[in-house]
Amino acid sequence: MPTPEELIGDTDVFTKDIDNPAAEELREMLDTQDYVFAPGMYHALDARLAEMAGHDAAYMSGYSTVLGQFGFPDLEMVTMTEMVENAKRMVEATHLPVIADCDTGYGGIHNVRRAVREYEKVGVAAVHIEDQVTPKRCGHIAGKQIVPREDAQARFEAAVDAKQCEDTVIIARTDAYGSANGDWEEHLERGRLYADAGVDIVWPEMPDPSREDAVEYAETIHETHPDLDLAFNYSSSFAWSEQDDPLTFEELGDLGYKYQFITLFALHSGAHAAFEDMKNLAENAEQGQFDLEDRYLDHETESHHELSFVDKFQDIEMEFDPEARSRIEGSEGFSEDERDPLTADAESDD
Ligand SMILES: O=CC(=O)O
Repeated sequence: MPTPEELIGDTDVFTKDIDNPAAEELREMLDTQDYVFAPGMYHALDARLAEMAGHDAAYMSGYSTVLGQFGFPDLEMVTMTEMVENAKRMVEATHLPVIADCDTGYGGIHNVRRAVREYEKVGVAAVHIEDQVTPKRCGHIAGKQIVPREDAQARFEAAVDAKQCEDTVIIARTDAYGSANGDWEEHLERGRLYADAGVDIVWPEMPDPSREDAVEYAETIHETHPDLDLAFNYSSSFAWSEQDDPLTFEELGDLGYKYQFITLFALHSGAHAAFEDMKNLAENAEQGQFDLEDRYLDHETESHHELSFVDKFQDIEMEFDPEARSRIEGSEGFSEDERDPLTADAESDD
């Protein structure tokens, strides 16, 4: 009987060469566009809505996921498996490349490597990993701390080496500036170090919406690493609209921030809308539903049946189940003949 060593030989059995078409698409966009933008979100339907609305990509934000799916703060209380499961649902719901939050990689070197591979297996195009200690915290919650440089370097080298597809994009985030044990110089030095470790994009997390910092970081790091792509967190922790002269996406793209995102965009959009509508419903009974309908009837999001592609599922049912057609045609409800939204005349032609 062969020994385990003979069976495995030089190959790492846990690694397979896999294709990552979403990563290929993301790379193509990064190469050809001034910048790639993705709204932050936490669930499958939002990923589909982002695609309908014409976005480049969908960003599975960690904070959005832990708050939206679990009601937690962003303190690394959600496991790698739970994060990957959420990413899988988003990837399956859209054609857009999904960029996913991989926090600190969830432990030591082996955990980081496994996390990269698990995300790749569900079709995620890119992951971002940060240099905070585990458990991490949102970059804008006081008390964050970074691991020593050598540990961070090892984390990123291991992540790059673990990839099962060359195309998978690794984004290294440094939290040095604004942490309990880092500063601006460390922020820059770590960006250089992580670029040298082979990551594709460096994300310098900023403690505030300062234009000066964004400009200075990009200009300084490009002196030593002129072709390095940067990521910019147009963070939901800041009130951009209250700035006198807020940074623009275009300006950031010109500075080399090729991947830009708003962490909790969909969460704030949804939370605001849902709260206002629920309050109206609580105060005004059925009028709350009438008011909501005023907004969504005749809108792209009108029909939950259309958003969930019921007609396609009914087609499949009719292909494989000989009884399905007569059952569907002989009953009430959304059918292939009544593809129009909820407001359409319910009578079918035949
Ligand atoms: O790190 C970013 C986020 O959690 O949204």
